[in-house]
Amino acid sequence: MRLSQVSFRYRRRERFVIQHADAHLAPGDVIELAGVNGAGKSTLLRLLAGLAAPTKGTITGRPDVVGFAPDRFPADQPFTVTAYLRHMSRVRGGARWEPWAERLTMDHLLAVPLGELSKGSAHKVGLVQALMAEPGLLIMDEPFAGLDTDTRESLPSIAADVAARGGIVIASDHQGGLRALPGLRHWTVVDGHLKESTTTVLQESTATVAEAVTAPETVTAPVEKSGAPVATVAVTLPAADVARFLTRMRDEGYQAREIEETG
Ligand SMILES: Nc1ncnc2c1ncn2[C@@H]1O[C@H](COP(=O)(O)OP(=O)(O)OP(=O)(O)O)[C@@H](O)[C@H]1O
Repeated sequence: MRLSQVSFRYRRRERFVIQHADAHLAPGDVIELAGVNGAGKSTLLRLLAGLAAPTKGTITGRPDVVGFAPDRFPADQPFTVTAYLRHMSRVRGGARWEPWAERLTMDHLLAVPLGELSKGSAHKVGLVQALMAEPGLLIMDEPFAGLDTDTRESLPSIAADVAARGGIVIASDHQGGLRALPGLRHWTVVDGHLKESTTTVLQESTATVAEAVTAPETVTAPVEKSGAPVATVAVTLPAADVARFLTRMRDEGYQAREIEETG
């Protein structure tokens, strides 16, 4: 899936909330999206989901099945949790929601009307409806907000499972809830611009390989943008030097594709 020079504004003559976003998302990617309040995270997620269309630029290669768990799940519908999930299952062609409800420990919520759910419980319902269709693209807006500890702890493994099936997972998150996942990509929206960064750990020379491995890539490598031929080079170096090497390499504008710890 690719974003090419995506810009978005809500109304003509208003400012662009997202500006010139370029990104490539590959099957199996898990992406953490950060940014201050009002930076444009939800807007970017809605663009990725196809719920809003770019004002300029294009989004191509979106997987056929998109699961979207919004930050404010509409809890004012006159259904119980079960009735709602059954309805969504029919909409999704008979998708099985029960295993997800079990995994998110929702038994005690099934008979509760949506309007009576706490924020965290409503969010779980939103997650189940997003997960049930086995999405090729799973988008979660602030999924950790208000969640109970058990569900918080199970969310990274759920994200990892979706990614292991070849799905793309992207979650806006202030709380670093997915940080434990190897290969996690980090996006930030700053002043409407999408940036990919390494973990803060990488800024420190004391970073271990395991820590470095959690942030191996950069979205907008100049070599890709220029359209010039590219080459991939494998480099072997002492594990203790990885973080410093990556920092220097990125400063030069090059892109890390893969990091593997050997021996
Ligand atoms: N429907 C809308 N119409 C007009 N402006 C909007 C709309 N939704 C969001 N905005 C504006 O777009 C900007 C980005 O909002 P967005 O909700 O995408 O940010 P965010 O990073 O998700 O913020 P938060 O963390 O507070 O949810 C904000 O200035 C917001 O006021």
